[in-house]
Amino acid sequence: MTGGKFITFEGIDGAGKSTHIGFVTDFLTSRGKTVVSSREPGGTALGEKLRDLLLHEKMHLETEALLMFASRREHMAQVIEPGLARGHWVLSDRFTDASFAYQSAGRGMDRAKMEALEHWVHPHLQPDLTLVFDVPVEVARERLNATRTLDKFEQEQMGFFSRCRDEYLRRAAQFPDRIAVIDSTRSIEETRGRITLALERLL
Ligand SMILES: Nc1ncnc2c1ncn2[C@@H]1O[C@H](COP(=O)(O)OP(=O)(O)O)[C@@H](O)[C@H]1O
Ligand SMILES: Cc1cn([C@H]2C[C@H](O)[C@@H](COP(=O)(O)OP(=O)(O)O)O2)c(=O)[nH]c1=O
Repeated sequence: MTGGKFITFEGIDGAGKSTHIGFVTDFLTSRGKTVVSSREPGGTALGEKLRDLLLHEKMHLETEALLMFASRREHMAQVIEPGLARGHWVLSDRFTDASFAYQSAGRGMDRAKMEALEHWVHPHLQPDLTLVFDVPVEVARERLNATRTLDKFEQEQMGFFSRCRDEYLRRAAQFPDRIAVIDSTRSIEETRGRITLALERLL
């Protein structure tokens, strides 16, 4: 069996990406695809332990980046690569674009070091499609405050998220064939319409 694709979901916290993963799963399943839905940091037993540390412990910014990539390496070995080899469609709630947005742009980690990590951990693998859910930071903050107790990242200041958002948009301009920016200020229904258009290009 061939033809699996790797799709990643990105955006600042509260942009609405988790809201749409179930929809994408149902859409692809209705088109006869076998879908594996996962997330980073996490997606494996070890990765979920790393996620717990990453979301709740203070640490040096390079430690944070290294643990993100440790989780990613395990995720690739256990979930992403075996899934694609079986012809499955692998969905990941975040991947390396998040490291560039949060650890490099947000926290200020040297971009060349981040590129070195990317080339080391996945020199050949890139998502077939990345959906960046885009909203102004104020909208994301309001959505977050309305729904949940905030973790370490979600407690960051507006300036941090503004840098993350700018980096996502910069990368979307740099990799226009891979990254689709989805205006997530629209209603959930309208947003689904935009997602469907992006997915249909892969089918
Ligand atoms: N298009 C939208 N319009 C209004 N509210 C939305 C929209 N998309 C998501 N939300 C709401 O915003 C909150 C954060 O969404 P979520 O998907 O958890 O964000 P993320 O996964 O990007 O952090 C949720 O309460 C969700 O219902
Ligand atoms: C994958 C990844 C995530 N993160 C951060 C972004 C998020 O704030 C956090 C967890 O991501 P996320 O799954 O979006 O959490 P939730 O859906 O519960 O809001 O991890 C990084 O800083 N770098 C990374 O490389």
